[in-house]
Amino acid sequence: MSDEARLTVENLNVYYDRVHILQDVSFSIGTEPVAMVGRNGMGKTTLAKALLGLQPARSGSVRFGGREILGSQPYKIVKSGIGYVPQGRRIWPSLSTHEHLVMVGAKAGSRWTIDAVYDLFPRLAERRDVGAANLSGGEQQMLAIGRALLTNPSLLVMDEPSEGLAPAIVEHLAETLRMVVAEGQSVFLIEQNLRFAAELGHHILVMVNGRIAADLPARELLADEEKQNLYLGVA
Ligand SMILES: Nc1ncnc2c1ncn2[C@@H]1O[C@H](COP(=O)(O)OP(=O)(O)OP(=O)(O)O)[C@@H](O)[C@H]1O
Repeated sequence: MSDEARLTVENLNVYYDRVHILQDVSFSIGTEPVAMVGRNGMGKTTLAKALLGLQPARSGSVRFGGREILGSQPYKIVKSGIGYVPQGRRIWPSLSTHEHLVMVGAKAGSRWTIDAVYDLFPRLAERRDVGAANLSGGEQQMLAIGRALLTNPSLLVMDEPSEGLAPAIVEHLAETLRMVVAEGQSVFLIEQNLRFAAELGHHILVMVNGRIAADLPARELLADEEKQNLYLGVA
C-alpha cells in the first residue's frame, strides 16, 4: 500500500462551543475505499470538516501520508493530497461548468485534467457552458466531484454525494465512482444511503452520537437488518 494514501485519525475530539460532538474518533484508511454511515446529526459532516481543517479540533491527531495535518490550513491539506466534495456541493451559481473546472485547473500530465473529467462525466461536457445554477442536482454533484478530482487527490473525501438525488441518478453516480475506485483512487465516502455506501466502501464505519460505534465489512451490515436498525434505524 502506498503510504501517501494512508489517513490515520486518533482520538479526535471536536466541540461546538461546550457541546462535545466528536468523541475520541479513531480510524484509518488505506487504499481500500471506506464509507461512513450514520443518521442525521451524528457528526459525520463535522468529521469531514475537521479532516479538511475547516473545523478546529480540541485534541487528537490526523496523520496523512505520515504527516500530522491537524491544525493545518484547509488549502494546505488539499495541497497535501486530500480532495473534498462538501455536503450540498458548494458550487458557484454564477460560473459555468467549464469555468468551475478552469478555476481549479490541473497540472499537465496528471491523471485528472479537465478533459479527463469530461470523459468521466460526458454529461458535464454537454453542459460545459451552462451556468451552474441551471444544472440539475446530479449534474451539480458531478461537477463537485470533477472539481475535487482535478486536485489529483490521493484521498477523495465525499460528504453525502447522493443527497437529494433520484435513485437512478444515485445508481449512475455509484457506477462512475466504482470505476474511479477500480483505478486505485482512495475514497472516504460519508453517506446516509447505506446501499450507496456499501456499493463503494468495502468497509463501513458507523457513527453514532459522535463516536465510531462499529467498523465492519459492508456485506455484513447489508445482510444484518438488526444491526441496520440498531445503528441507522432503517430496517
Ligand atoms: N456550526 C455548528 N454549531 C453548533 N452545532 C452544530 C454546528 N454544526 C453542526 N452542529 C451540530 O452538531 C451535530 C453534528 O452535526 P453534523 O452536521 O456533523 O452531523 P451529520 O452526521 O453530518 O448530519 P447530517 O447528515 O444531517 O449533515 C448536530 O447536532 C448539529 O446540530
